[in-house]
Amino acid sequence: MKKITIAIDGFSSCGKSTMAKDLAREIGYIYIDSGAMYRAVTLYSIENGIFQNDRIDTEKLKNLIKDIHISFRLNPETGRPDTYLNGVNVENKIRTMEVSSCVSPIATLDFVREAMVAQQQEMGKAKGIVMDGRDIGTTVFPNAELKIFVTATPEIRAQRRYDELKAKGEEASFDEILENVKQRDYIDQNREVSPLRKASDALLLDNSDLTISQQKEWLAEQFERVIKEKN
Ligand SMILES: Nc1ncnc2c1ncn2[C@@H]1O[C@H](COP(=O)(O)OP(=O)(O)O)[C@@H](O)[C@H]1O
Ligand SMILES: Nc1ccn([C@@H]2O[C@H](COP(=O)(O)OP(=O)(O)O)[C@@H](O)[C@H]2O)c(=O)n1
Repeated sequence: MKKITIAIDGFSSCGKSTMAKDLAREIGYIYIDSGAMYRAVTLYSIENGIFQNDRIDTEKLKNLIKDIHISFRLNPETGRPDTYLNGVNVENKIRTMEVSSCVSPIATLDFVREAMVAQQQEMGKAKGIVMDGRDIGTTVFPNAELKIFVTATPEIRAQRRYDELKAKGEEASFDEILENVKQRDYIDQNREVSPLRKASDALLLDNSDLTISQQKEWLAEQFERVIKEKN
């Protein structure tokens, strides 16, 4: 059976990675969380004094970007891939509010995007991949056979992220999360390089009123339909 490329884009915290991971596991495809890569570059920037007092030392980051190696390894306990930054597992560290509040400015930088997109395209060159992010269907894999664009209201998305952080036992403020979600959406949609856009051939999914299992079922149906057409 011929494998395809699946691109899942959309607004922050709406459930893209949840549905992408589940589908990939069921159909035996590789799953790549492209947002985790931008988060890892952000963590590196915070830890190495590149992002300080709301300022980014872009020259320093430009010089160091070649030293930032991001990879994914399956976590046997969760059955999902963890993110590694220069060989260290940073899966939990990249999900903090501190990283969330710095990541979108880092993701506007053209040289950062160039480096990430090149790695993402390399990871997907054999197809059989589900990748989620902001520019997967528009820039990374413009020829993906299945493209989905996910959205939900900002309040619902903030609530989902709030519940997730609380469940992990982390301090979280709903208002702070809502503000962060809105701010990232704004920066992501208005940056110059590869802004967040629905690709013209992407299917729109508003999952505000869908459960995790309903959206999973919907995505599986889309995959079945496309794979039948391609084989
Ligand atoms: N349809 C849904 N209903 C309720 N919660 C959801 C739904 N989809 C995802 N979630 C939860 O919302 C949170 C954010 O989902 P995630 O997949 O990380 O979003 P994204 O990748 O778009 O940022 C997670 O805790 C996830 O379990
Ligand atoms: N392909 C991508 C993926 C993420 N990003 C950036 O990285 C940030 C974090 O992505 P993410 O997917 O982890 O965000 P969440 O929706 O999971 O909170 C986004 O807000 C974007 O600024 C991007 O620019 N391009």
